[in-house]
Amino acid sequence: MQKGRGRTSRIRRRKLTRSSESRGVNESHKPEFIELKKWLKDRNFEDTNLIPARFPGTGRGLMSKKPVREGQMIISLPESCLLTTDTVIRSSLGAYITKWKPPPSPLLALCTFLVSQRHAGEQSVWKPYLDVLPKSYTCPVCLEPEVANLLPEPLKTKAEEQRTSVQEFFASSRDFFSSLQPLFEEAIDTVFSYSALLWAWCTVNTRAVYLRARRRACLSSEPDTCALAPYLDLLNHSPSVQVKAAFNEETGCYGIRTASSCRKHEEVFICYGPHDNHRLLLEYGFVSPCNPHACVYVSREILVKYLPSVDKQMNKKISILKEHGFLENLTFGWDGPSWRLLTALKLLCLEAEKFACWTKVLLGEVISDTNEKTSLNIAQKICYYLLEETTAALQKVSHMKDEKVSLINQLALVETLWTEELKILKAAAETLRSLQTTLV
Ligand SMILES: C[S@@+](CC[C@H](N)C(=O)[O-])C[C@H]1O[C@@H](n2cnc3c(N)ncnc32)[C@H](O)[C@@H]1O
Repeated sequence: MQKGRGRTSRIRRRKLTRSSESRGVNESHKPEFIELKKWLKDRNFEDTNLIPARFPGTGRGLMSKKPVREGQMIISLPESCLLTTDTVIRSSLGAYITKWKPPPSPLLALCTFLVSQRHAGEQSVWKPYLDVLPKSYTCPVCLEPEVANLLPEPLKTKAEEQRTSVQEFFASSRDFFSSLQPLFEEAIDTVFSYSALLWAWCTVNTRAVYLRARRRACLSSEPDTCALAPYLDLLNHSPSVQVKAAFNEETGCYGIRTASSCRKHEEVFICYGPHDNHRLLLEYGFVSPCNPHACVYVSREILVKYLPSVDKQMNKKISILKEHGFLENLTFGWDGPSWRLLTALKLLCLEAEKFACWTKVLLGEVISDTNEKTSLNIAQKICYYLLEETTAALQKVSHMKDEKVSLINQLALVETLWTEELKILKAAAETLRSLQTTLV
């Protein structure tokens, strides 16, 4: 047999290609990671089998040195390594927080600590952690307005809300920041600038783990559930793994146990939650290709776009949908229109003489063949319309990439989101085509 033509070598070649595509480049030799490891070791962190690496698809993350078994604890971080509101209260900021009325929120306490520690530079005991934190973020609040403007609805609206909320957070915190002036030589406005607070806000929002702290009188009553977990927060997200994360009171460690195995030298993932791509972009600043939870949202305007123009019951139908929460979260997914979208369409297409059956429609009962066919037909028209819109949006992004080279990274992110939406709509259109042939 000729060398390299057999089944074994084919399998070997396939494995090699697969692993070289996803293989990370080890970054554990980088000075910032050596320092971070030392810092963690001083706080009783026991080294894991995970090393920092850069991966082609996901960027910086953690790679396994050895195979990871199902059910294995992948990382366990002693409490002394965690940055919580306790850490903040114990610091020099504590006295100022305790004095300030109304009490600052737990989020403000964490952000203030991050900004002041970053400002302290070499003097900060948290320096090794701060040095590995991203310098900038890609959550919508950080996107240039002209890039954010290219986001699909309703993400664009949420992005605007996020920007307003961070701006208000900054505006409402300025008096508190002023009270900290005695701690700094520089003018407080230069230390606690909008960009410094934005960086801290994104750090907490994209990296914190969920850890409930006891209520403290010196902080406001908003939930105190965020903790920063150095090193552990290098783990990237995959929608297809399952993990259990919890603080163990006995060991005094915050640990992550995985339910998914992983081969040696592969990226180890955790799951941030069953989030669609809009939520991943909004909260974490990235998009997950082939995300099973990804979907394309259908706005109210598009929902009614292809309905018969004369329907005396239309206003009543819309009110029923509104009352029962059927005008929100109407989507197309990889397997076609969602149940909610189809149900809303079935109600909107309901024949005049069948109107009395509207409750049955909302409960998922089949009313008539005509109703089934018409609603599928409209779903298909909406799907084709969205396919055209998505293609146009992609062209717009592509033109802008040529014109605004400085925004290329932000535009690439938006492009990935639209590309995923295009894939979903194509899959949904295919499903609708086959559903219609079965109904004929
Ligand atoms: C908890 S951190 C994970 C470590 C991060 N990659 C780093 O270099 O510090 C979360 C951030 O990682 C990035 N991220 C996580 N999962 C990702 C993925 N599957 N693909 C691309 N970026 C991802 C996003 O920027 C997200 O805000």
